[in-house]
Amino acid sequence: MAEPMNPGPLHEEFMDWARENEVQIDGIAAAKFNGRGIGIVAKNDLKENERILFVPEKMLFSNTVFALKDWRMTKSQTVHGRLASRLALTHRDSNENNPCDNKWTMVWPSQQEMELAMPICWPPPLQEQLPPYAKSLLDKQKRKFDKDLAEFEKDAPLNLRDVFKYYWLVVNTRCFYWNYPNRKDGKLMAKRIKQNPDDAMALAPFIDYFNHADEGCTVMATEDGFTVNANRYYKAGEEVYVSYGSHSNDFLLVEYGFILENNKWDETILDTCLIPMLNDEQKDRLESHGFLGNYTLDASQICYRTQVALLVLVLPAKEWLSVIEKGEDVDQNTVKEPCRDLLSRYIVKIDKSLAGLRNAPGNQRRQILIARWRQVRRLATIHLQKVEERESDMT
Ligand SMILES: C[S@@+](CC[C@H](N)C(=O)[O-])C[C@H]1O[C@@H](n2cnc3c(N)ncnc32)[C@H](O)[C@@H]1O
Repeated sequence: MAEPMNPGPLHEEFMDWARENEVQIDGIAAAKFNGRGIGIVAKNDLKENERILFVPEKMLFSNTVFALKDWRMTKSQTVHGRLASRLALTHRDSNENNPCDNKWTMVWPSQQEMELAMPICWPPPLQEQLPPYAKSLLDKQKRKFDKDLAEFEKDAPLNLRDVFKYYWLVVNTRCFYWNYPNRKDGKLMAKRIKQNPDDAMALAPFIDYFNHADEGCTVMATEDGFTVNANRYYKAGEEVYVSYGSHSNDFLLVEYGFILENNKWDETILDTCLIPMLNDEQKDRLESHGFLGNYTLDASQICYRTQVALLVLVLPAKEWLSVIEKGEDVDQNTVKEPCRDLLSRYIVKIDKSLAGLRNAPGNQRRQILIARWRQVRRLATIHLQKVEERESDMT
């Protein structure tokens, strides 16, 4: 494990500022980690459940902090868009209008770092080389961004487009779930009742330094603010992570610009391979029973939906229906051949994508794409081997 590095004076100034504003930082500090930017390190041994951070509600940057009408924002703008708009309109503004003190904004990644890491900023030919599920997540993200940008530009100078995009990504990668938590008197805030779950977000100083792992500390929101407790014992010098959620690497890549080497939540979607193997009648049959699409593969299993779709390829309609209606397990020997066919086709596609990346531009971005495709290949290979072992067991 590489030693964490001192993050530098800007980060120390930010920590002093946070402490002066009642952010309580106990037994942890910011540190620089190779390949992960800034993260959090245990300064001393930490006990399981020990409180390591508290950020008071007054320090959060959320939708409640400013009045819409004062900030040339429309009601139809999402909370994500509003936070990004407000930051873009006060970009590097040192006066009191700036909702996030400069001591805080100065420690965020630069625009250039963001553009390098986030697929939404990559040139279209590289975006086309994302695995299909990541590509579909990116398309969804682009639609959200375009809508927020259009709202922003109704009343903002056009030359702020890039700045808006940068802050939109800052909000995307650094916000935590904030849903106007229950008040002590048991009443829900009126705002929470009206809120769309996608809009439940706030930026919080210092919590936004935590990097993600598939298991990590949880961030608890109460009406007082955010609290982070250690999820396990940490030895002094270890990186302390939080979990951003049970996310696959496709999701992490598109939403946060990185992938994990070991991710127990990782999975891949087989739709682009499996759906073309079906004829129209088989697709209709699957659709009418709610089984068309979203065929996933993780390290331990091929999901039931996939097995049902493979079964449609080999069983007559009546027998297939009987299995589905009884909710029976799919007999693995029955689907062995189509499963092998599916996985082999998938591996051919993956290898083609990997070959296409050999000459792709942009070293860092190309490396992450290659690493991601290799992970997908590993998932497919694990299952192809299992199918083949099943075959040799039978002979
Ligand atoms: C909430 S911020 C964490 C602080 C951030 N590392 C920084 O330098 O300010 C989220 C961003 O950190 C990076 N990140 C988080 N977890 C990571 C990990 N396990 N590996 C690599 N990068 C990670 C990604 O760039 C992500 O968009």
